[in-house]
Amino acid sequence: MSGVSPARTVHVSPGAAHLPPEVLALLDTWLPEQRWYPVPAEGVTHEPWLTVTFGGVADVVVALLRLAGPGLATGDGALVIQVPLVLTPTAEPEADTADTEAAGLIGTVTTASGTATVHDGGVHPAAWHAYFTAALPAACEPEDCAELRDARRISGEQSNTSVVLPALPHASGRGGMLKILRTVALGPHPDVVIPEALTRAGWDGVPRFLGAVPLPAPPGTATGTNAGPDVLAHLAVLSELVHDATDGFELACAYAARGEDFGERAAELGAVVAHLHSALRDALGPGPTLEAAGFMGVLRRRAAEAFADVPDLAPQRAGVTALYDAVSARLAAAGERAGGLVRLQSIHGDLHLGQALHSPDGWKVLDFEGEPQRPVAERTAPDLPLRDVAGMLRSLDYAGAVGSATDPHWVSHAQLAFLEGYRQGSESVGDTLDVATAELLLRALTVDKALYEVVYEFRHRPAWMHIPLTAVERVLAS
Ligand SMILES: Nc1ncnc2c1ncn2[C@@H]1O[C@H](COP(=O)(O)OP(=O)(O)O)[C@@H](O)[C@H]1O
Ligand SMILES: O=P(O)(O)O[C@H]1O[C@H](CO)[C@@H](O[C@H]2O[C@H](CO)[C@@H](O)[C@H](O)[C@H]2O)[C@H](O)[C@H]1O
Repeated sequence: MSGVSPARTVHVSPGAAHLPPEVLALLDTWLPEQRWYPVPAEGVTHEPWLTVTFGGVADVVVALLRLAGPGLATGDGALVIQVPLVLTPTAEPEADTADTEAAGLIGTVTTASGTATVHDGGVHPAAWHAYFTAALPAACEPEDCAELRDARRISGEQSNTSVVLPALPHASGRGGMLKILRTVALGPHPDVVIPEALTRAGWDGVPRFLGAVPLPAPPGTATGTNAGPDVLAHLAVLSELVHDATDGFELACAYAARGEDFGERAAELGAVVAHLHSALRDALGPGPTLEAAGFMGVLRRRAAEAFADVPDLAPQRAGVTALYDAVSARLAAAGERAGGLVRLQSIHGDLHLGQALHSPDGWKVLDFEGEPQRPVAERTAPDLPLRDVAGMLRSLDYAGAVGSATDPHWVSHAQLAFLEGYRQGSESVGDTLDVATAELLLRALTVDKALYEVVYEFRHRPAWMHIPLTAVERVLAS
């Protein structure tokens, strides 16, 4: 794209600037119904924190709202959601119908300055255009924009809002994926920092990073973050579209449903995850040495939270405590023997089959924001690569259950093949754990992940809660 305008500027104002109270009132009822809304809505209120607009774009306004309510952090630690809106002046209020709802109509408001329709920017081309032209220099305006041809939002169980831009040109071809981050955290966003670092290092196991939309600090504030000069956070990320790709979870479920062995695909994926871990270590450097007491403290705290949230977990409490006690003792002994344990490093953090795309160029790994239900500081902290291994083992179990595999060995075979692929693809870095300690830790991390999943299913898909619940029981019994 030569001879085009520079990337669009992003402006930020404090509070609810540009947003009349009538619009905020509409959002109060609409937001809790959205799939990406991050917490149970009961008792939660939405406090305008910042408002974002884009240079030269009159109708797109992005509300950044802090969630306030029982059990939620406040101040700089507050959970912030990003709500892009398209406000269009109109003569007549638009009727709410199934069609208008599908087109993203949130409602119509009448204020002192007139009547306007309020559309969800997540499904609106005017907002998509504003975002991608803030990430990349653009060639055209939304009305005649060739880059927007055939653009569509991905539907489904997403924590964020992703938009396919099949016609977007870039250095190595055509097609982009715009991801509007629904939860905005202060500081550099891992879904920007990690793909950017891996792309810069030339690793091709991630979709190539094309650009990002930063949130500038409001005038007169110090950023206090490392996201770059005057950048408070990230709002969106643009990457290359992986063509002819199949979602890894759908692929594995289809294999399970057909009773077809997934071993070869799982082994390839295991090798890619091993290469991902070396690429992350090379690109971002090694982290500190594992500190066993702190590490196990986090596992125990997460388990306590899961038990508090989901009463059905109560019978597993003693087993989880016993397993974690065994791991603590083992880590203490291993640390004494080896004079220190393994080094932590940057990892994926929420790895499952749905975060891997199978394409003609092999597996591509997506979505580096970590577990959406975890505090940001925890999600981005250096961690054990085994956590990602545990995530994939759990996901293969889900695929067997959702794909109704009739072969009782379908899951264990795929899991063993994944582990073997991972082992073969791993580079020795000198400071590895002994096999028995690594196996015990992997069991603990698998339980930790399954407990997270029980809470996730309890909140979002209660009909699937039995999948991780059974897994907790099974791993503890093994
Ligand atoms: N670069 C890409 N090329 C093709 N498809 C992609 C790309 N990035 C994401 N996807 C698809 O979009 C879905 C959602 O992306 P993801 O980053 O996992 O979002 P979320 O955080 O909302 O789950 C993925 O499961 C995948 O199917
Ligand atoms: O992809 P996200 O970052 O939104 O991750 C969240 O949602 C996932 C489900 O969409 C959830 O994954 C769980 O269900 C998957 C099947 O749908 C399964 O393959 C995973 O193993 C299981 O963890 C993920 O935990 C959650 O963070």
